[in-house]
Amino acid sequence: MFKKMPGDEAQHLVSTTPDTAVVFRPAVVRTPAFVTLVIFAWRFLAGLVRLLWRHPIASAVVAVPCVVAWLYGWRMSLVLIAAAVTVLALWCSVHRPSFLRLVGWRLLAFWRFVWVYRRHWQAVMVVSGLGRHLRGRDYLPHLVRVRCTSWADVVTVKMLHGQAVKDWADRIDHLAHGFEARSCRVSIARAGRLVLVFPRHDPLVTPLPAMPIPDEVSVGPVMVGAREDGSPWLLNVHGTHVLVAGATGAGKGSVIWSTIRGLLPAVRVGLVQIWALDPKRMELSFGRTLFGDRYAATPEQCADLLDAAVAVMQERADRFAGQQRSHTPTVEDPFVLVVVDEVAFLTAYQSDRALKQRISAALASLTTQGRAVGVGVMAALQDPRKDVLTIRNLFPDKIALRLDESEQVDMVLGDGARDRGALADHISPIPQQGAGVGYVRLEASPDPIRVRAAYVSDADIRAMAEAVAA
Ligand SMILES: Nc1ncnc2c1ncn2[C@@H]1O[C@H](COP(=O)(O)OP(=O)(O)OP(=O)(O)O)[C@@H](O)[C@H]1O
Repeated sequence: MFKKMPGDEAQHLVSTTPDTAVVFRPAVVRTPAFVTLVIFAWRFLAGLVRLLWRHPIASAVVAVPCVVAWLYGWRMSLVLIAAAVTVLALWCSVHRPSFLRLVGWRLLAFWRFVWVYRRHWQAVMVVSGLGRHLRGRDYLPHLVRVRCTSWADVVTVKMLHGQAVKDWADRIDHLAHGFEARSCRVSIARAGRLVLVFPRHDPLVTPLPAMPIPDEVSVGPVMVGAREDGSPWLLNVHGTHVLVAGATGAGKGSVIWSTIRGLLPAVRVGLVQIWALDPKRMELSFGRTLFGDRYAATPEQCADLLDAAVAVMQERADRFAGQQRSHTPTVEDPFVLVVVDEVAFLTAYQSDRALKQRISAALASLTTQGRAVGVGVMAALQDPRKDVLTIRNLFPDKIALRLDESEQVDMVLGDGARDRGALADHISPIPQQGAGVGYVRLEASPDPIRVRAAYVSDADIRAMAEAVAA
């Protein structure tokens, strides 16, 4: 898209460099009026067809009453409007989801396309540096489409030729504030096209109660909370290792306990064993009866328990060698989930060097060889720096809850995650609003997803322990 300079303005334009006698004056060819008129008429027609094609419902809402008023008078038009409003109100009250899907969100999208995005597009693009002004022409990225969901505007954009995704990812603040949103997330739709997500409100602002204990016996994926789009947040634990990073009070406990809760039916029938390492003695000790004798608190006990898990892993590896390449949980060979609360206590902050080395070696063995033989690790930690947990890259799945510094986001979720909108350092420190909220990046997709873990209360944990004991 570009804006031409008016001819008269260009005629007086003089391009020269100081201290030289050379003066360039552009030649202006006067276009006949009828050519200009044809061009404007063509543009108007093309715009009209595009509008009807893209926004048929919104166009009909405006056009039909006008046509009826013109043909049959304004009274008839008013009757028609009243009838349509009554039908729509009835539809909305009888079946709200279908009304919103087919009418509501489309009307809102049209309104926001015109009023928010189209109106501010040029200013935001130019000020943020995403548009270019070259030789008297404004080159702007093309606003292709706006779609509305229950919580966000999804805006499709055609980048300028030569632009990179990073150019947009570096300007998410400009885009968010320019279009009056709290944040902006960038993902690639296809070559040259981006999808920008602007949340209109935060669907995760209220805490979620503990998920119901599933009826079905399963080793996962387990439902640990909700995703921003309202779908369940399912977390894989079997066949992977999970690292949960978050500052103190970020709600790491809720991710751990929601996972254990989802696995409870499988624990009850012996298809899953939870081995708990609780060096802080605060989190996992509460449901201690769930773990039986597979619970460790002191560093020595933790080292012993980790060595025992390595022994199970090696024994299975010897047995499975040449027989099977993946693990299917059975009562004889259950899935072992080693849960470590605040892993840094056992690694970086451990003063006994021999113990520290033993623990680090065991954790490294489990995270490199455990997943194929049914031994998984779920570790929580506050500080995600490399010198605190040298093996953090051995965890395929990572969850970033509230973090203190912006640099920590990429340390947990990988390069570029924060630029793409994983603002884990902006999560509210108020527990009601921010505890359990975080971002996940799945192995299959580079785009971070915002999630909230359900809160498993002390009473829920007590009930879980009783359910397993029964
Ligand atoms: N998912 C959640 N939803 C709402 N509130 C939560 C959630 N998780 C935790 N909270 C609240 O936040 C407080 C801190 O949570 P929690 O102890 O799990 O954080 P943490 O990350 O484990 O902190 P620390 O590292 O200090 O142990 C809890 O006491 C609880 O009131």
